[in-house]
Amino acid sequence: MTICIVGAGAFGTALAVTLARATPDRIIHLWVRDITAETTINWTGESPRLPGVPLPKNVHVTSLTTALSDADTILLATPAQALRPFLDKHASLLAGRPLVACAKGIDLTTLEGPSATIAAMVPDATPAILTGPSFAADIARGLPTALTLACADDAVGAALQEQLSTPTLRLYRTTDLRGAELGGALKNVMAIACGATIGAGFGDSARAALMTRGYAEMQRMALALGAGPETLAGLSGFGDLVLTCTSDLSRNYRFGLALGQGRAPDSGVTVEGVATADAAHRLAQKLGIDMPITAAVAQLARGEITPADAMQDLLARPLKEE
Ligand SMILES: NC(=O)C1=CN([C@@H]2O[C@H](COP(=O)(O)OP(=O)(O)OC[C@H]3O[C@@H](n4cnc5c(N)ncnc54)[C@H](OP(=O)(O)O)[C@@H]3O)[C@@H](O)[C@H]2O)C=CC1
Ligand SMILES: O=C(CO)COP(=O)(O)O
Repeated sequence: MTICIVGAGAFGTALAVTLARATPDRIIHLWVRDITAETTINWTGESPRLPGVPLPKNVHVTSLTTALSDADTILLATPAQALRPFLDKHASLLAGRPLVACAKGIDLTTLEGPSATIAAMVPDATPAILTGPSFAADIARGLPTALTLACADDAVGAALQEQLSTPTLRLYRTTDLRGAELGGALKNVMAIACGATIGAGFGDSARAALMTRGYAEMQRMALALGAGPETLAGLSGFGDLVLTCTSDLSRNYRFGLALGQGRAPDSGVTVEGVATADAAHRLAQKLGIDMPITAAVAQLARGEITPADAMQDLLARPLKEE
């Protein structure tokens, strides 16, 4: 079984490292989009997006498209908004195989998640999702981690679960693609809200309220889109919400923290929740779903309101049943 990981960012590199360590006699292909990136990583022996993590010898960094066409399984570890352009460009090389999306987000143009994007762009591939609570640095350090592998075809899902689990990375399986990907996408929006709350000095009680009411929003949207009710309670939803809303290691949380503190956020890092807040807000309006925290984060990220305004608006909403 040949595995190719697309994108030598933090997550793609961490996955390559853990898979390569687990199977030292097998080459793991790490695909980058240009020769400059290939040369840089091969020269330094590490990805600039995951500094300090030397690549094992059996990670093969390449920009050759034969790595895509020859792979049995392809993991797509680009940011969510880059997934559709990548598939559009390379669809003919990717047909007929499991395509495992690792991105957490909703496409701004189509308002679809990664699994529907794969189905639309490469119709005869088998879409799967790898998601859940895990920082790339933790995976790369070999710290214990548990993720969700979602695939509508349970036999393919079981094979992927075997293939992608390592001694430190334990995969659980579900057939609920929609629920798994929505949990991963929407928790980033809530992490921005929580970061802003802590940054603005509103306190841990306010964060707990946002996490809980944010979870209610996540469930509302996931159920409206056909997800199973139990999926959001698992690693891909609740698990990742807890991690991302409480850790300084999260880029989404740190983005919110900066906004809350009145600082400019770091512009050089991937913050999926910004685009996803916008996409989820528009999707909620289209479907008639009440998602006030998501709406507030969309406005906050666009600089239209302050964290204090956002909190005031949330507190002033009509009282209701839980
Ligand atoms: N980092 C983490 O801890 C985790 C991240 N994820 C998810 O994984 C996804 C990727 O995140 P992460 O790895 O951290 O992001 P990074 O910003 O670290 O890396 C993104 C990578 O994608 C590459 N890329 C961008 N566009 C394309 C394209 N069109 N074709 C090929 N490659 C492309 C970039 O290449 P270039 O350098 O050339 O721009 C870069 O190497 C996100 O959706 C994130 O939410 C999930 C779990 C954990
Ligand atoms: O998805 C993640 C943890 O599960 C990584 O979170 P950030 O993208 O916010 O860093």
